[in-house]
Amino acid sequence: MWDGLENQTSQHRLTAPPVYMDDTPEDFMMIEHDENSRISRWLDEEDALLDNPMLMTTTATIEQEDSSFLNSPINNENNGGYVTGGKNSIYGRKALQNINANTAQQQDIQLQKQASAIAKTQVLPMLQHRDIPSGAGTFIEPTHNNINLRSVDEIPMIYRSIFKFKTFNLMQSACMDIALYTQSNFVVSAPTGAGKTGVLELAILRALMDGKGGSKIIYMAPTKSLCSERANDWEKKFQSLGISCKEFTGDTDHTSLDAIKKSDIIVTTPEKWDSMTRRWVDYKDLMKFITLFIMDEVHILNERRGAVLEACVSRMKTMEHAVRYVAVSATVPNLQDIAEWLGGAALSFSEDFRPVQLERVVYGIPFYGDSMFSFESKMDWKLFDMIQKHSKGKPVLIFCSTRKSAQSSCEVLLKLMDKKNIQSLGTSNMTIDITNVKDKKLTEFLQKGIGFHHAGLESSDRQLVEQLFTQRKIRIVSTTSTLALGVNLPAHLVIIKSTKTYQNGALVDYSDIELLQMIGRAGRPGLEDSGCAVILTTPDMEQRYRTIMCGSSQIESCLHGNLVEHMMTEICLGTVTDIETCIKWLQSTFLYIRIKKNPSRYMIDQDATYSPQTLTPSHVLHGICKKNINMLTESELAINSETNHGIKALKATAYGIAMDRYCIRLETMVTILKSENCVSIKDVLSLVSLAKEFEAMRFTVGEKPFLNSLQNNVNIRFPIQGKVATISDKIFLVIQCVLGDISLHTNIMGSSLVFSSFQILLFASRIAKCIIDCCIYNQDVICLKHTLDLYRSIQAKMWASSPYPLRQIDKIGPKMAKTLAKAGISTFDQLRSVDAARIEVVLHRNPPFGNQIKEALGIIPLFIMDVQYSMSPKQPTEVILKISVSVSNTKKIPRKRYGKGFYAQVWIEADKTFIDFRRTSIQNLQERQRFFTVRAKLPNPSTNITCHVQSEDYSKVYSI
Ligand SMILES: Nc1ncnc2c1ncn2[C@@H]1O[C@H](COP(=O)(O)OP(=O)(O)OP(=O)(O)O)[C@@H](O)[C@H]1O
Repeated sequence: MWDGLENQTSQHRLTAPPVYMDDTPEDFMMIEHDENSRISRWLDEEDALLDNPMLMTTTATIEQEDSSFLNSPINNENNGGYVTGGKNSIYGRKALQNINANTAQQQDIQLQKQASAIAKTQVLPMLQHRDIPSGAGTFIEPTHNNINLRSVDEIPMIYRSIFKFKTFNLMQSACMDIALYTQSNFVVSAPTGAGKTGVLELAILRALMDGKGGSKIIYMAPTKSLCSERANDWEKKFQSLGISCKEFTGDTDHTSLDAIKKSDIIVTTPEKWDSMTRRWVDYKDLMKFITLFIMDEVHILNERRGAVLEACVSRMKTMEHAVRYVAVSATVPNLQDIAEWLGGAALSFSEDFRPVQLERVVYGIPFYGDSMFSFESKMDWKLFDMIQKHSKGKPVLIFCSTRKSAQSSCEVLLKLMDKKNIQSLGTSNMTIDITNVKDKKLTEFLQKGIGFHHAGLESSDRQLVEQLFTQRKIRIVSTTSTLALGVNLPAHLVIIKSTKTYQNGALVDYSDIELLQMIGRAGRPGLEDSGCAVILTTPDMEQRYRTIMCGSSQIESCLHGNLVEHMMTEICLGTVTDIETCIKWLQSTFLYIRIKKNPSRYMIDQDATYSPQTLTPSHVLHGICKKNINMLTESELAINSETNHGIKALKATAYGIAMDRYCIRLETMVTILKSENCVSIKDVLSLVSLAKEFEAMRFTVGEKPFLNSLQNNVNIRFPIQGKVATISDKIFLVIQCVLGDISLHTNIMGSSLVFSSFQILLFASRIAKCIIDCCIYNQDVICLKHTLDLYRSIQAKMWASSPYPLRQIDKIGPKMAKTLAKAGISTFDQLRSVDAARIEVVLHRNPPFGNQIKEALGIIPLFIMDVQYSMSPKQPTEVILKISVSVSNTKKIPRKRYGKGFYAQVWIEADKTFIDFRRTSIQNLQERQRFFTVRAKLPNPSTNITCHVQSEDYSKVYSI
């Protein structure tokens, strides 16, 4: 069945004109065909979701590419090389190199004035490099008595404004030589609050002073919030020097991409940078300007997400030009391994360098219940005692796993306060203005000196809680991880109420980094003179958290967990072409450093030939490479093909390219490639639901009964057989709920399934895109058609064949769409043909509502397609199609909405035989008419050819 489109299809029957049409020059080829792969290259890959398979258990980062950024060659010769801030930018000037460090003070003052006026200066002071022992393998463990405090006056005056203090502290002073006077790579570990940012800033100054035309600095931090915090700070600090700093993460507003590509310091996440460097062959021009690469919180190497960091740094290391690598880390025992990986020195600072001493306590509390929620409820009753015991009457932050739990802490605290006759925990002589508080419960709590904070509160309420806590008007704030970053709060005591958290429908332990960030909120320098962190957990986990708290857990690599996927990327990039190059690539990874220390941990399948005594790193490396390459070739994702020189080399197949492009797990690819008979949208949906990407999802309380209750729901098009048992059953039904407008919110589950559904849909759309590429390669037009329908349904969040397509317009909800349909207005064309007043009458709304709807309708593409055809007189089955496509919208269609692009797909079939598929942005079509020519061989001369142009994002927006 060709549901959704078949009934509207008007087919062009080719009763061929006798003339064989000449080829006229193409105006625009909408798509490139990759000769080697036969796969249609999607012209705009802007929205290729390049989130990583290894991130699929985290909420953190679904990143979107923007090819306009990637495609714009930054090294513009006409520009005199890429120099931010124009040709006068202080940063880009070669003149920087030759200036003496002892520039007179007056000259400095003059320079600073000029710099403040956004870099109009020609000359900048320089500091000479010094010969300081800092090579690879150097391990420095400073103690207080061998460090001399260094003054900020040591650096050229123009740069001093970056530092808001006069003297570098002991840790910073100890790092100053290597950071400022050398170009060496290094990694620093120091306790939280020790002032590591200052060390990074010294390294940035070195890069600025050495700056050759257009060099760039990349700062990478593991989370978007850390990136925002850093970018905000550096934007302000460096502005007066004419140095621009911009954030480039999944949250980046696409309108600011131009500014980002011009900025000197780019603040990014591993995932975003990975998506960029996956195509570094294409974007060499940008890459070659990078001179300094900074990694904050590099200890995330230990986590699943660390594999992304490792993969992209190792990839950067394969580039030809020199980049300085600088990293900061929490305390780890094997810092030297990180230094070895980066090819630099390790500087390890003990707890003595903590500016504010921190007491750390872990309580293992016996618990016999069955869920984390009941553990947290039990802990609520322990909070009061913990606060009495550890807070010294000072401010307290309580970290909770859910919003509900954050609120319940306050409720229990209030009960205990009432019982103990305590009026308020706040500062009694300060008044709190609660008149504008939106949340009723919060109002009640604030009056008692306590509050809660989470993303579900109105932002004004959140700000008020932060403000009252900072002013010490309330003493206790119970919060989700929203307050683990960013805001510098004066907490003395931090309590982590439970060590588990809820992510994407799964209950998981806090990662080390999340935990350290929460702990790091206690005793912030300048706000408190001491701190205490308390972790409440179960006895079986007690030791683990003690180890994390005192920084004694070894950092291991996580790359091997997804190595095969990363290897696929390297094969696509051409870095890996055989076992030897694969070994070479692996030797540039942190994984290799750890394999050398701990080979048995990384041997994927223990080879019986080797005992732990005889197992060498080279055996492990060889074993890993062989196994992974075999997996890829056996799955037809890579092949050993002969090069021009007659040498065999590994090459990605079209399937491998699709796997890499959409970051698909190997197991998912194997399932897709093995699937046969995908002949309906239901089949495609089942295939998507089986994806390995969903493996971390779990059933939470109330989900199974809810999903089982849907069996008879008329809006579930494809009920499952029997009871819901597997995660794929859950995915299969949740997607249908979203597309069928079934609420996922219930009293028992709350909104947890609603949140999971966002993630499920993101993964599903990415997997569907991969299936589309595979169908094009296989020329499987039936599966292609149904996958396109499913993909579009997911984008539109409604079935592609829904009778209420108007729901896709802003301001029109499901109810209004039904009301309009009842009044005979159910298609976009019908809505276009009625006037604003009629819309208002039908929907019982007042002006200007009708005009607002008309306005919103303006961005729905209105396609115009023209097809001319000719047939070869000699070969009656050969046809030439000349196709032109444009949109007739007069309103400017935005490039993106809610981070989602607008695209058109053009595809051609002949009696269900695949002929062609292309894709381009709607904006391209709006600029002008685009056309292309297709030559096709038909099964027989009377075959019907159907040309489709359709929106990729909206249902029922097409022309045939
Ligand atoms: N030399 C200094 N003199 C005075 N204050 C300083 C100095 N260096 C840093 N600080 C202040 O100390 C605080 C902590 O610094 P910073 O954020 O760099 O620490 P950190 O080591 O990165 O800690 P975390 O790991 O918790 O982020 C900041 O408020 C910073 O302004």
